[in-house]
Amino acid sequence: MRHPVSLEERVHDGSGRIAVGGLSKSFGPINAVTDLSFTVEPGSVTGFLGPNGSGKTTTLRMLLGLITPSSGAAVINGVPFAQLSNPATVVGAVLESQGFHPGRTARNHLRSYGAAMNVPDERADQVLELVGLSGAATRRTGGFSLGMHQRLALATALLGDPQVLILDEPSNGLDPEGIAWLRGFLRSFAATGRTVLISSHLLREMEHTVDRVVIISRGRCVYDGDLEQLRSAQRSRVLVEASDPGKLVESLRQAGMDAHYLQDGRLAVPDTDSRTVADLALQAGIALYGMQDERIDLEQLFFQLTSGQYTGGQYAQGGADPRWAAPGAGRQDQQGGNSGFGGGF
Ligand SMILES: Nc1ncnc2c1ncn2[C@@H]1O[C@H](COP(=O)(O)OP(=O)(O)OP(=O)(O)O)[C@@H](O)[C@H]1O
Repeated sequence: MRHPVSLEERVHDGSGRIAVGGLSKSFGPINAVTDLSFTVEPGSVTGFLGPNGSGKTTTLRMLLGLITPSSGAAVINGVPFAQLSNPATVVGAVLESQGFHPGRTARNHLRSYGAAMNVPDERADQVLELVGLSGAATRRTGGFSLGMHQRLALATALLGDPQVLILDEPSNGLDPEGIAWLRGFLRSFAATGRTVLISSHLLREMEHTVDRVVIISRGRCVYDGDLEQLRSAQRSRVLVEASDPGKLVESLRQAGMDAHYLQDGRLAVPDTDSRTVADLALQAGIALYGMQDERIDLEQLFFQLTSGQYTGGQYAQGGADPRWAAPGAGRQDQQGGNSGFGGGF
């Protein structure tokens, strides 16, 4: 489903909605982002996911007016970032690790940024508390850990009490406790009806934080929808070696199940478990020499969608079973554009 940025969406709507329509950006011969369309709704945490180099930062930079799109548009509250009348109160952003003056304390850093936005000095202490850095208010940032830098960057983004939060790989440098804290923070931020867009190359790290995901691969959207829907696409199958595979296929089909041959002569039976297959084989008088349950999880699905190969099972490695190995799964979908789930099952 495509979401071109229509004229109506360009009206300054105040909703905190992000809309990206037909967005493309080339750097010379490199197509970093191609015809990308998606929306990010208020009240939810949306994960913007893709492998390194897939175009996430380029997209966020276009959204924040830092680079100009080659074509298409990205709007927040219905207008391009540059046209927001008071951008700091609408959007807070953290892009990659930003530098801080090492000799300045956390509080003074925030006060100087706040002054530029006409934010009162007290706001510095409020945001320090929000990100759990109150105890480090008077410490110089030069002695901060990477995780503390991340928290201070987030505090800076929160100075204007923005409606929309855009974070590029915010969990880099955070320890597990920091990641859990960030998760809680972002979920409660979104629960107040505000918008969160958060990029990552790791679905696993994001899966308990986000409600919706936009997955990109080589600059194109390969999935845009609910995480739950993506989860429901997780598949399982049984690999079985039978004395009479042809007869087993027949029995399975009579029971309403599908089966196909692997190159080594085994059968792959999707969406079932080994017990069901064993019972059927027994009824049909077919001896079984081996069985293996396989399950493709969310991470493997993500890998597959982003043009990786499913490597969870040895038989997928060599492309022996095209429905699972599906090296072009992401690519096929890329050609079709943003079409919801397009995995290669
Ligand atoms: N200023 C630039 N000049 C030339 N090429 C660029 C520039 N910025 C990005 N690219 C290229 O565009 C592609 C997308 O890069 P981008 O940084 O947007 O990806 P990403 O998904 O954010 O990756 P990462 O997680 O590694 O930052 C890459 O091939 C990158 O080398």
